[in-house]
Amino acid sequence: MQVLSIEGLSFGYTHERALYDDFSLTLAAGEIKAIVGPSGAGKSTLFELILGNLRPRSGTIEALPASMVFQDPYSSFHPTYTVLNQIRDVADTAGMARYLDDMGLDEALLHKLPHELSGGQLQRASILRALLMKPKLLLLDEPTSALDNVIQLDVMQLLLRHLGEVGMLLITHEIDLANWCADEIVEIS
Ligand SMILES: Nc1ncnc2c1ncn2[C@@H]1O[C@H](COP(=O)(O)OP(=O)(O)OP(=O)(O)O)[C@@H](O)[C@H]1O
Repeated sequence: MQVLSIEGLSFGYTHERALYDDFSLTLAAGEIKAIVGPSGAGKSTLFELILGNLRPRSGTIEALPASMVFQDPYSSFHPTYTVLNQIRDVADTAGMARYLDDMGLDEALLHKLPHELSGGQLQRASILRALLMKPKLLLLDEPTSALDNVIQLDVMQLLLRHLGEVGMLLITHEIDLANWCADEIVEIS
């Protein structure tokens, strides 16, 4: 099942500088593709285009429902509401129990405020939130770069266990990580 199809995409914030010129990409459920490229190349912009927050200058983007995991888990949660409340805001938590063990998360943790969790715990909660939204496409914007090395691997393995259900695009600066997990590496220059 194809979850994303981008054909002939052109886009730039200004007319002088095109970030994308006739760019195409497809992604199927069960696939993970890494998006790599220098700072400022347009990697995050691609996600904004896929989410429909920006409109292509030309070309088409067809995406099944997507959810996103950001680099810094503390900035992806509001500091003064419990983690669980913020998951409930956007997702049905009825099926949550079956994920918790796999994520190494105790439900009691979710009743806490974001800053009471470690970076790794909170990033796992943000993955939980993203998965409970039942996406077909998961957009990962450097999901492990704010975490220390040991936890990075944990979080990546956790994500990969859910690959069967969705297709994933992973923005990363770490070429080793891309080589390790991706079916294909897409270079944005
Ligand atoms: N809203 C905006 N308006 C104008 N220009 C923008 C806007 N957002 C980003 N840009 C510019 O577009 C270019 C691409 O930005 P983008 O954030 O997509 O790059 P990136 O590849 O994700 O970079 P990084 O690896 O540093 O996160 C940059 O030159 C940036 O300054």
